[in-house]
Amino acid sequence: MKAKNVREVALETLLAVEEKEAYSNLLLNNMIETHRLSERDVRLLTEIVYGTIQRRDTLDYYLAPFLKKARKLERWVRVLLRLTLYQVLYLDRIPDRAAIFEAVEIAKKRGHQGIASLVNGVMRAILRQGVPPLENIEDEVERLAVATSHPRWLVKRWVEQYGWMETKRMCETNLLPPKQTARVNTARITIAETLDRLRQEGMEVSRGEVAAEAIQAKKGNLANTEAFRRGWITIQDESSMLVARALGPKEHERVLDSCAAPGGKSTHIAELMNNTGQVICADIHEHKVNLIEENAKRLQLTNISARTLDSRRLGEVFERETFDKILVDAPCSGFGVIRRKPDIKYAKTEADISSLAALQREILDAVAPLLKKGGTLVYSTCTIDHEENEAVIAQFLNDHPEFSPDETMQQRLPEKVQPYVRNGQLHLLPHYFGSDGFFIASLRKKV
Ligand SMILES: C[S@@+](CC[C@H](N)C(=O)[O-])C[C@H]1O[C@@H](n2cnc3c(N)ncnc32)[C@H](O)[C@@H]1O
Repeated sequence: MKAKNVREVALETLLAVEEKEAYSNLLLNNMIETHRLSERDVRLLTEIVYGTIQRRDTLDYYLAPFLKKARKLERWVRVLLRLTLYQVLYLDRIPDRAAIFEAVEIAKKRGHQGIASLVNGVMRAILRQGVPPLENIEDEVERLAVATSHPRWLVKRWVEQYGWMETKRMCETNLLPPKQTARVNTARITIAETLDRLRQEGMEVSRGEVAAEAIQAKKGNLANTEAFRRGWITIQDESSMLVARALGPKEHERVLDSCAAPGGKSTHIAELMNNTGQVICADIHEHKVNLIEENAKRLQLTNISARTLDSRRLGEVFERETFDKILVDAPCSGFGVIRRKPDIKYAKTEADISSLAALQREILDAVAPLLKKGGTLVYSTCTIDHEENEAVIAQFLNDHPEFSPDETMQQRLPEKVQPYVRNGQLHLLPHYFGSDGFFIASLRKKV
C-alpha cells in the first residue's frame, strides 16, 4: 500500500473516532487488519491518527484564523486539514509539500476541485504566514488547555486537585507516545531468558523501570512475537502490574477479581499464586469474559475461572466471607491513560465522573461482605480524579467500620513507588515514571 492511501485510512479512522464508533486503539487495530498495511505504513498511520487526536484542539486553534472566510466546513474537510497540519508541524521527516499534495488529492477524490483548492489555499497560507502564537491566549488555564489539547474544565479541575505545576507536567506528558511494556510470566520463564528470546526475534527490549516483572520494547510489536504466542508475556502497563502486587495473593488462596476483563490483572494474580488456588473472575460483559478465558489459556493458567456477572449482585452468587482477597479494578473515567487512549480526554464529561463514582461505591459495597475477616480488599482505577479515588475510599471506610486502611501494602510494592504511598493508598501520576496514571488502595477487614 502506498503512503497516499495511508492518509486516506488515517482520515477514515479519525472520522470514525469523531463519530464515537469506538475508541481509537480498537479502530486503529481494525483498520490495520482490514487494510493489511506494511510495518512502515502501520507506523505512519499510528503516528498520524494518535498525533492528530492528541493535538486536536491545538490544531483547531492554529487553523481558526485561516478558516474565517470558509463557509461551514464539512467534518471530513476539517479532519483532513487537521491531519495535514499535524504532519507539517510535528512530523519532521515528512516534507510539507508531500503532506499537502496528498491532502489535495484526497480532497479531489472525496469532494471536488473547490474543496481541493480550499485545502491547498489554507495549507499554503499557513506555510507563508505561520500559525498564531499561543501567547495570544490571556487566561493561563485556557492557554494550557489549548497548548496541550485538553478540555478546559478538565485542566481547571486538575489545577484545583493537584496545583498548577503537577497539572502542567501531567498535560505535557499526556502528549507523549505511550511506552510499550509487557509483564513476564515468571511462573514459566525468567526475565533474562525472555529478553534473550525477544532479541533473537529482532526486538529492541530492556527491563522495565518500575515493576519487577516488567520489560519494555523500543522497537517492534510485542503482541506479534513468538514469546507472546507461547504465553511468556502479557502486554500490560507497569502501573497496572502493581495492582496484583498490592493485593499480595498467596498460593492456594481463593481470590475474587470483580471487574476482571480482559484479565490483565487476574492472570497476574494467578501467576503470583503459581497456578494454585482459585482466581474467580467476574465481568458484566460476556464478550469480554471470553477474553479472560483466552488469556488464561494462552498463559497456561488453570487456576482461573471466569463468569459473566454484575458485581453489584455478587451477594446473590457467593456466600459471605468466602474470599481471602478481593480486587475491585473498577470501571473509571480513564484519565490516567490519555497517552494510550487520547480520545478519552474529549469523550468523558464531569457528569460521567460522578456517575462512575456512584457505580464504584456500589460495587465496593456489594463485594465487602464476601471477604473473610482479616482479608484484603484492593480498589484500583486508571484515573487520577479525586472523586473516583480517595473520595470513594473515604466514603467506603465511613460506611464500613469493619474495614481499615492497610498500611502493609507499601512493603509489597517496588521501592521506587513507595514514596508515593500514603495511608495504604498509592497515587501515580503519568509523569512520575512515564507509566499510566493509577490509584491503588488496600483495605483490611478487621478480625
Ligand atoms: C478497568 S476495566 C478492568 C480491567 C481488568 N481488571 C484488567 O486488568 O484487564 C473495568 C471492567 O469492569 C467491567 N464492569 C463495568 N461494570 C461492571 C459491573 N457492574 N460488574 C462487573 N464488571 C463491570 C467492565 O466491563 C470492564 O471490563
